[in-house]
Amino acid sequence: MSPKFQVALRGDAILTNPRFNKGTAFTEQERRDFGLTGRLPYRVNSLNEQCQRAYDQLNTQATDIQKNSFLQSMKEQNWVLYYTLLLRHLRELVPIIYTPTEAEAIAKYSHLFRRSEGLYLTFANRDSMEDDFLAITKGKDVDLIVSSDAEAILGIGDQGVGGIGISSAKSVIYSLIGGIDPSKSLAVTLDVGTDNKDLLNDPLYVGLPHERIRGQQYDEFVDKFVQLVRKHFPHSLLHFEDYGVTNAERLLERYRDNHAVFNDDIQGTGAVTLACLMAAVGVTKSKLCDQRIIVYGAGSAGLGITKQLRDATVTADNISVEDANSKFWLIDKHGLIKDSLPDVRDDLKPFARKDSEWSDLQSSEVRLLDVVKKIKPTVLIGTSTHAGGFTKEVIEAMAAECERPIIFPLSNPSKLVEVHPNDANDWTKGKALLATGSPFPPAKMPNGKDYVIAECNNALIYPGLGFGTMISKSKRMSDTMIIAGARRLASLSPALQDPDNALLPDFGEAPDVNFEVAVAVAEQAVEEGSAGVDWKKEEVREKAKLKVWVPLYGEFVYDENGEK
Ligand SMILES: NC(=O)c1ccc[n+]([C@@H]2O[C@H](COP(=O)([O-])OP(=O)(O)OC[C@H]3O[C@@H](n4cnc5c(N)ncnc54)[C@H](O)[C@@H]3O)[C@@H](O)[C@H]2O)c1
Ligand SMILES: O=C(O)C[C@H](O)C(=O)O
Ligand SMILES: [Mn+2]
Repeated sequence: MSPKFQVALRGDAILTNPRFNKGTAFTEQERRDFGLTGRLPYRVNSLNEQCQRAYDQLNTQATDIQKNSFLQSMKEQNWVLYYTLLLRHLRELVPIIYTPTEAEAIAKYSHLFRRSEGLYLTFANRDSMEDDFLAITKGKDVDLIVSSDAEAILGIGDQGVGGIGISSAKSVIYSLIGGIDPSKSLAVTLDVGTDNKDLLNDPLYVGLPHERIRGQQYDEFVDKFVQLVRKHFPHSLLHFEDYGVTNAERLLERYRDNHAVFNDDIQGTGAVTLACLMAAVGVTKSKLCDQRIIVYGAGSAGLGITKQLRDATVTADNISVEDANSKFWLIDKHGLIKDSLPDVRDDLKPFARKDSEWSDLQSSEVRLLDVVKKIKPTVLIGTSTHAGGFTKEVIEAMAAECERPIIFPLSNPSKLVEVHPNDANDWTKGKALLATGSPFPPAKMPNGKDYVIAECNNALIYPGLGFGTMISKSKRMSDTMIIAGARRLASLSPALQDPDNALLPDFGEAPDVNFEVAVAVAEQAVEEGSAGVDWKKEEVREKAKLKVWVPLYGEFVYDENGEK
């Protein structure tokens, strides 16, 4: 049975509203009631027919970026059709609307621009921030706000106002995969200028043409935004995406005790990587505390992963934090993070290695290959944006000392991957347990079988973490809620059935997988007392089912007091 809605929009107003527009699927009765008879061609189409037509049209687009633009305009026209089409072709179309193609769309934002979307909060207009915020949100029931200041978009750096594209794409994924009603989410860009010279020199650049605002002025601007969110939508989830490394962790720590805030690059990436590693150590029949882990690229994602793996090791294997810290070797642009390295960020210091361990080396900078040779890692994770950083020499050196090397080159988009999974597979003679951040085709094992490359992208978990937090009306997303989500994801790993299978479920199953994650998160929230709902743990699954948004045409009745 389709849901019934009282709607207060007529004529062009309903046809141009993507939430209510059904295009040729408006019934004869609705056409009469909403003043559409002369505004639509005669035949009434089913959603199936509309999907078929839209898919045919999509396939006339020659390139992925053209497909991305086509789908963007479809989203502006008709949400039910847009989301249904995406769901029916999930594996094929997620890479078009998300990583990797969205990276290109963001980089070309000012040139591809057709229509505004979401909320642009610009530093130059800071005095009218509350009015600008309310102009878009007033009267709306906003449960989710996805924000980006675009300083570190995927691996492509500062993209200024184009950052609205990542906030939008992440919001779409929340609805597509996480079951969140798109009318209850808001994509926001905080345009504080850009240090990207190409954008500043581009006469068509549509963002604030000013270098990035930093320091106290930046903090005040972000704080003004966060306080508006807290004031007007105290129960919402506030998602931070692709903030720069000097701000991401700081902002998360500043706000996470007072509001349900979530940093995807730190926490989402940490959680999905933890799940993937749990699956891998299941295959190698070892424990988390048995691993020697190199994290290459000690930025937001690298440190988020390190802390998540460290915390899980402490809990799962009952060892001290110091012991768990000693399992990690972090490498950044100037080599291994060690005590004598100048300007090491405070948050990296607990993981800095002792200089005395490396005194036998000539150079003061300790490179990846040196570390691999000396420590004989079992796990190699890439979050560096350094394409090809895991060279043949590095991978072979690792494989020489490790029966099943666990190698996760996670940098996005695809072209920035630290090692192509085919190469990692070949250079380890099919022994490596692999996962990447963007989708890749399967590699060939020496026995001729396909080895499916797990997509270790935070999108496999963040929609569930968010949905679980939202439906349980939790005032914060605790570390224990995140670990519960990661454990549930790990328990769904196909490699548990057969070690030659992928480490994580296929992205095509992402909606079901994220539902399971959400249930685990909400159960944990109920159990630990973080939840704002009065549910019993056993009821969570049934309650959660009722909250999932699915793209369906409702039955509309005109009512001047109805929704608009
Ligand atoms: N798979 C996922 O779900 C996922 C999630 C988040 C981020 N990522 C990817 O991880 C990468 C990093 O993202 P981030 O948000 O942490 O960015 P970031 O800018 O915070 O971190 C990148 C770090 O890598 C370091 N680096 C750069 N070149 C290096 C080199 N040659 N050797 C070693 N270190 C080097 C930088 O100094 C920086 O500290 C991006 O490509 C991003 O797309 C993937
Ligand atoms: O956006 C993605 O694809 C994952 C991640 O958040 C990233 O920044 O790369
Ligand atoms: Mn990101």
